Amino acid sequence: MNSSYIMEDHDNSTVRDDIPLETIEENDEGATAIEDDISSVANNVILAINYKASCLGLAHFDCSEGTLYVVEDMSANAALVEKYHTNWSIIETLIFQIKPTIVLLPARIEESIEEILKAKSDEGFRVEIRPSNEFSHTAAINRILSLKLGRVQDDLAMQFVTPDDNIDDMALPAGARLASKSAFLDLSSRINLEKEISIGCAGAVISFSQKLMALEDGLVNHNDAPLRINEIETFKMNEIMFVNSDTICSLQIFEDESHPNFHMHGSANRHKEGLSLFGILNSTVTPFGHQLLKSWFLRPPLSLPVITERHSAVALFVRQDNLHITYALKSSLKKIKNIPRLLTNLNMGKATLGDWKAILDFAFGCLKIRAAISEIVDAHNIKVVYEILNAFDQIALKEVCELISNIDFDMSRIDNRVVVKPTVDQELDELKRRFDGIEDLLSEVARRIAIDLPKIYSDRINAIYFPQLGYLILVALDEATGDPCCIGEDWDYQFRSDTYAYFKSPEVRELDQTFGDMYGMICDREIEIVHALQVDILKYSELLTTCCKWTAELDCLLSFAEAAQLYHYTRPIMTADNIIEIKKGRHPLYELSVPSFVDNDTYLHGGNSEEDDEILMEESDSDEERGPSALLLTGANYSGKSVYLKQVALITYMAHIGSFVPAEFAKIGITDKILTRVMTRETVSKEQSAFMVDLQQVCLALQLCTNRSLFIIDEFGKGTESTDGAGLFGSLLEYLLSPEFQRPKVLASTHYHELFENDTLHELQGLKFMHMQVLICDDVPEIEDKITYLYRLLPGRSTSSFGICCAALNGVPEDITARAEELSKILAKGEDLVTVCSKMTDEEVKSLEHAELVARRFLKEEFVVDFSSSSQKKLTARAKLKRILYSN
Ligand SMILES: Nc1ncnc2c1ncn2[C@@H]1O[C@H](COP(=O)(O)OP(=O)(O)OP(=O)(O)O)[C@@H](O)[C@H]1O
Repeated sequence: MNSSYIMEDHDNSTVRDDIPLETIEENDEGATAIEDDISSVANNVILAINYKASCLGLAHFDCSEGTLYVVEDMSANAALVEKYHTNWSIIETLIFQIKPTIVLLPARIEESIEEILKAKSDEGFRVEIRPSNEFSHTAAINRILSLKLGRVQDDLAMQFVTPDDNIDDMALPAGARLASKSAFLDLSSRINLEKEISIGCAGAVISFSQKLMALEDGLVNHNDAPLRINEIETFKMNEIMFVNSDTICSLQIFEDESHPNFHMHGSANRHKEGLSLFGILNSTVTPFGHQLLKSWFLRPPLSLPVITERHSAVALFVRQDNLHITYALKSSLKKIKNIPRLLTNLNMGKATLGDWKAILDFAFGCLKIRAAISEIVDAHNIKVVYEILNAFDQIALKEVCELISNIDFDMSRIDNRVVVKPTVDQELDELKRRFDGIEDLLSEVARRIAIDLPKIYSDRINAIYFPQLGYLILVALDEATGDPCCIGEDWDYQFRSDTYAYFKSPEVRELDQTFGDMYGMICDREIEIVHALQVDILKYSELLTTCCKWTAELDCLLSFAEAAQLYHYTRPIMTADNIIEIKKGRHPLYELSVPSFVDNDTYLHGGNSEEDDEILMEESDSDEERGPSALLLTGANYSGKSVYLKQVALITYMAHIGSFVPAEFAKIGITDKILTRVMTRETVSKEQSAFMVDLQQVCLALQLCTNRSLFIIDEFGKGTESTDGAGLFGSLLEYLLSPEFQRPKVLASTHYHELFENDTLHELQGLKFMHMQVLICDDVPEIEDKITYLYRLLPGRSTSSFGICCAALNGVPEDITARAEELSKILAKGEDLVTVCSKMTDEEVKSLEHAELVARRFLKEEFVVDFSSSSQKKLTARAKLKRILYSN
């Protein structure tokens, strides 16, 4: 006789499904292999834009990140806004830098803005027109105050609130947390809450994201939806370097320049990033690290302390005596998951077993990171180290680990639900103890029932337990009749399977009453425990979010350190001087793709603005002492001009994002914009010619250029007649170097050698000619062997582009290159190509003379045609013609 309780057999529906289930697998490193799939709301980046009275306001929120960014209104410099307004470059650039998925506009916005944005919506976002009152100040302030801002804890918040801040006078919504109030005051110290249009935009973003959340959660009242905004940050446009899509594209910063997708992260997507700057500098392992690094790339800071801080951290991590710690940190970072998403799941009671494991791994990873960081040598004053040591509260993190360790992950995987470990809860332990003894109890019940039955039935009867159904007698069915082989008195039939019938007997009813649905009780108790655990863990939300933020920053810095080590980069010196000084600079991408890369130096000194002069408090050097503000490169085709221009821009850019640079030495002055006229962008979707696009790029650059900008001009003017092109290029250089203009740093290349023939450009102050060295050998039979590229930048200018050699090198047929040489020589002699080309060759002259002779003979000949005459006569006419044509 067997007695059992059926656990293996039970239908999943009998298990309580209040706790969502997920099986998790351990990967090699013990980290959970849970997909970091971000739910649909988290996939959104919401950007609100408003434009009133020549003033542009913006706020944006990346739903997967938790930080609401308020961009300070662009009204301080009305002229600048006007400039931006003319071509909407600012909005375009912000859209490029922020990568929104939804753009909110108030219903009352200028139609032109709406139209421009709608026309651009193929760039991965949709435009939503919202009621204008969603952009109102009052509504926005209330919305901000109702946020659960986590940056400042309530008790700490008191320190932020000065006695003069009469918070109570503010129309605060009931329940506004003190932390929110202090964050609000903090915000008001940074931007003018009364006036800023951006605040209204922030309100619109909060309201809209709440609606999205409500939709996702199926809530009717969107005010009930939880908000994921836990921090507000402000930034000013003049605090970040201007890099637009042209720059990103020409410098190959992202492989997919137009849409570097913020939401793709993790190693699975890394292979998609081919040879691009991001591709080689990014070795982040955490989702937020990946995202943060992209934002560092898209919004390079201009603050000297922020940049040098990053450089100092990278320098620390590449130190030989810290390398073992750097590796340990990297390995611990692999356990760091998307904590805000996990916490949201927890908050909404949707946490899966995988989520619990991920939070445990996270807390454990943070403890390991803190331990490793504390061993780092010479880490004084390194912000990320300081913040990690301070913010990663070991006791609290251990507490989180201990709390989550109450979950029995092995059993949970087997049982397909969240199971709590023994000794965590007495009541649960008691229930489980009794439940474990059930087998003996059931055997005893079955044995007692069988006593009253004929012996042949005794081993065909059993007692079992079904979760939710309770205790049952099970009787084997007779194979012949299909009926239960016996039924006791007072037994109530319940149901049957193919082989058994199930009954309730008085004995099992008694068990039902005494022990109840034990499995259900165990599950209920475990749900209660897990719920309490959830509440306990959520108390650490702020800690975990802060840890996540710093781990992301650490991830980015370690990524830079890894690249610096791998590619032998050096630390740039950042300076307030407006210079770019590079020794033995290399192009970070080309140096990886050519067998031997030739390094080159650079020295550029942009003009000083009045402000600079005041800051420097000294007489600025004269232009001549200062060095050139513009380098003009000439040289053969294929000699490395473009690579050099981009290399200087990339080194400047890399220094600003906080990376080390490919050079032996680099001193980089803060550069507010990198503007480029390098690549002619695709014009398929625009009704514009390639030349028009080039002109627009130059126009925009001229509008935006300041003395602090770097402007790269690669062969401007080549899209039109060469004389016009040369003229345009020459006058552009003159304009950029004119005393009225503030002297941006300019690097230009050209093939318009004729521009220098009468030394006009030589006279320009601040312009220096450079050329790319090539060796020319005329005594070789093959054109392609004539030229050897040395890729060395030398002062002075080149007089030829050696385009024909380059054509031959690239496989253009000899007939064409030979003729090209002839034509080129004619042109070089200053002869008129049309006249020269109209001269006939000897052969042509001969053939023409012959034709003339034939014509004359023909005219002299008498042809009398008599149709009645014999065929003999016709033959004679034919013979005459033959003679005319063929005799000499
Ligand atoms: N410093 C360098 N060291 C080694 N190889 C280089 C270097 N610079 C350029 N090259 C090689 O030369 C090739 C051509 O360079 P680049 O496109 O810069 O020439 P260019 O002078 O701008 O040509 P064009 O005038 O025809 O546009 C590159 O693709 C690269 O392979």
